[in-house]
Amino acid sequence: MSQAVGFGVASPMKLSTSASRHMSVKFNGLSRSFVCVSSQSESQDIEKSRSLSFSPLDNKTNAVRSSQSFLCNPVEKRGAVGDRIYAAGTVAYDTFSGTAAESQSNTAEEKIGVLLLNLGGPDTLNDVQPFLYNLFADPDIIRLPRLFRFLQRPLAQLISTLRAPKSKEGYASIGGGSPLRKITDEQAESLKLALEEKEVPVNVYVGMRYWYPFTEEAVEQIKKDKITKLVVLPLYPQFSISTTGSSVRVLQNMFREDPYLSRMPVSIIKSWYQREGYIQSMADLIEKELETFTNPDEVMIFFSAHGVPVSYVTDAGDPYKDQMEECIHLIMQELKRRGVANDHTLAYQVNCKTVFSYYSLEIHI
Ligand SMILES: C=CC1=C(C)c2cc3[nH]c(cc4nc(cc5[nH]c(cc1n2)c(C)c5CCC(=O)O)C(CCC(=O)O)=C4C)c(C)c3C=C
Ligand SMILES: [Fe+2]
Repeated sequence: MSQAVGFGVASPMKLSTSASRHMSVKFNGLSRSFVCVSSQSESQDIEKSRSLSFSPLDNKTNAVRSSQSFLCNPVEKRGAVGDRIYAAGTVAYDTFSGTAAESQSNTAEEKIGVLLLNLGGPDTLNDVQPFLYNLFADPDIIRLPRLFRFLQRPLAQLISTLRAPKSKEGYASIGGGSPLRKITDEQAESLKLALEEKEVPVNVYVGMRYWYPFTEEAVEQIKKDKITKLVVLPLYPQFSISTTGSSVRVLQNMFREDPYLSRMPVSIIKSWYQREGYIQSMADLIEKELETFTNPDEVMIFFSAHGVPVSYVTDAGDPYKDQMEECIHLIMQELKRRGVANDHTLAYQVNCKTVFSYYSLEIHI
């Protein structure tokens, strides 16, 4: 059976992990129940002439080691569920300058840092327009042809001003600001404790791309703390140019220019949507949510993903769409293994539809 069901969940309250909720939708006069699962991912710099990209030096671990050119191979190999990306002590490090042999990793006192990357969000309604300005001023979000690059900031000013009222409405409806900072801080604390329990003491930092605490602030703190090795963990399960790609470009620029940072061994975890723990926890969430329905078997599972411009995928090879669909396949496979055989569907949310052509609805019923 194949149907097109049209509703998007364009709430700004997307969490790095994911969230689920119920809804009932009338379709063709029939009322259907849904479990709505929001996943989050990202995109990457589309501009082919630019040198941002990743070289998956270690496909098995899926950790990206930085290289001088920082080239990204968008079509990465993916491990099966259950593959270990890395275990404590086996992280593959390199430096942004490519001089790992001389790096400070040989110092007697090793200090490991973990840098969590996220998008950031406005803390108050007054922050909405400047937050949107930062977002639209990012060439990984709005990509202008080289000749029109000088228009990036004026355009960001214009779009952020036009978009702010609608955006404010959304943030007002979830309490007057983004919950992302609080959630990310809690994740940082939990990660620190979990690693301490495994006798891997680390400092955990949070670096946001478009709002406080900015990635630049986190990097300054990393320097002050004299960290000797760094693991970069983007809190986006799937890789995209506009999310992990953009944040890593910021890091690349900072690290390249700084004598201390350019020699620091760094390991970047490019994506983790296929990790066993993630798939299991998504399946746990869905199972738990299904149990709250009177007739769980009749419920459709609705996956809602962020949209990315079509050109990111078709021209720049953004792996986001493929990774998202593989991720959902793995979650459904896990649910089936547990005896849950519900129908499911996937839709991509559309942000600022007038600016880009986005992947929109994709229905698999
Ligand atoms: C216009 C271009 C945008 C692209 C491309 C885009 C990709 C993208 N975004 C996320 C995750 C999040 N985006 C969030 C907010 C947000 N994103 C855009 C625009 C694009 N996103 C806007 C204009 C906004 C602001 C809210 C709004 O006005 O709709 C958030 C929420 C942050 C928060 O406040 O908590 C997240 C999360 C992904 C994963 C992605 C590409 C895959
Ligand atoms: Fe977004």
